[in-house]
Amino acid sequence: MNYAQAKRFDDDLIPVIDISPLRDGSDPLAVGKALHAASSGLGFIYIKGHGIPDSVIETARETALRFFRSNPDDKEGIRISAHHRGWLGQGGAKMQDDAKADLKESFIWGYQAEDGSVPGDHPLRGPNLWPDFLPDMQSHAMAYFAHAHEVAHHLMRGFALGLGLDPRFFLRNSERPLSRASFVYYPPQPEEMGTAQFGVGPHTDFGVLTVLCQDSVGGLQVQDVNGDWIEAPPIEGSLIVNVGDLLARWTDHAYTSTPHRVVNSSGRERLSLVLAFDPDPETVIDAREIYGAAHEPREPATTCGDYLVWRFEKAFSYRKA
Ligand SMILES: O=C(O)CCC(=O)C(=O)O
Ligand SMILES: [Fe+2]
Repeated sequence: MNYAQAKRFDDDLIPVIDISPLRDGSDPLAVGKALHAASSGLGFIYIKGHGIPDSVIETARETALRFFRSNPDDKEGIRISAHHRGWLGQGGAKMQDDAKADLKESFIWGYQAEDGSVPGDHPLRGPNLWPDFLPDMQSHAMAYFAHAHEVAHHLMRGFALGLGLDPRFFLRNSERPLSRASFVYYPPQPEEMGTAQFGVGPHTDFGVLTVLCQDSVGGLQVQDVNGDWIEAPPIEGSLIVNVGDLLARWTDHAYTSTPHRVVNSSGRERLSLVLAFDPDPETVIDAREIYGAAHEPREPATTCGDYLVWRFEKAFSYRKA
C-alpha cells in the first residue's frame, strides 16, 4: 500500500504574490495584473503581505486543535445544523459520488453581527453553533473570520482590476455575504489506507474564492493541466488562495478553478483554516456582465445562492437525508 503521490512544488505553476501594494493602495493595478496572470494559469496563488497578524492565526489554530481533540460526545452537541453550521464529523463529506468519504473533520461558522445575529434568509446560513466547553472559541474564530474576509475583499478588488473592471465589480452585492469559514482537521493517515483514501478527495471549490491558511505539516496537492498532481507545500508567512467554480463561471473560464486534494502522510495531525468567500445569495453570476450582452458564455447565468445549494447537496451526506 502507498499514498497518492505528487511531484515536487514548482513556483512557475503556483506563483507567490505580495499583495501589500494592493492593500496599502501604492500599486493596486500591478498586483491586479499579477493576480490575473496567476488566475489564468492554475488559479492557485501563494499570497504574502496579507496582513493577518500571526497572533490571530495562532490563537485560531490553538482553539481549533483543542476543539477537535475534545470528546466526540461533546462535539456531538453542536453537530452540523441544517444551515451548515457546527461540527461535521469524519465521513460526512465526499467530493465525488464514487469516492471514499474524506478523513477530515471540520467546524463551520459564518458571518455574524456584533450582537451574534445572523441573516436567516437562506438555506446555507443560520445561527453559528459554539461549544459550551470552549468559551473562547467564538471570539477567536470570529477574529480570524474578519481578517481572512478582509483579505478576500482585497483580492476580489485585485481580480476586478486585473480584468480591467471597476474594482467593486465582484463586491457590488456583498452586504450580507454567504461567506463561511471552517477549521479543518486531518488525522494522520496510515499508509495501509491506500492510494484512493484522502483527507479531502480531489475536488474543485464550489464558490467564488478560497483563502487557505495551512499549518506547517503539508499534504495539499494541486492538479496541473496534464492531469499530474503537484505538491503545494506550506510557505512560512503565506496563505494560499484559489479560484472557485463560481469565479471561473463568472469570468467564463478566463480564470481557472483547479482540482486539488489532501493526503496527510506526515504521521501527525494537520489543521487548516479555510475561508470561503461568496457574495450575497441573490448575486447573479453572469459572464455577460463582464464581456457584454452579445457574449455567449460556456455556462448559463445562475445565482450564487442557488448554485451553492446544489453543490452542497451533492457533497454532504447530512443534507441528503
Ligand atoms: O486543507 C487544505 O489544504 C485544503 C482544504 C480544501 O481544499 C477545502 O477546504 O476546500
Ligand atoms: Fe478545496
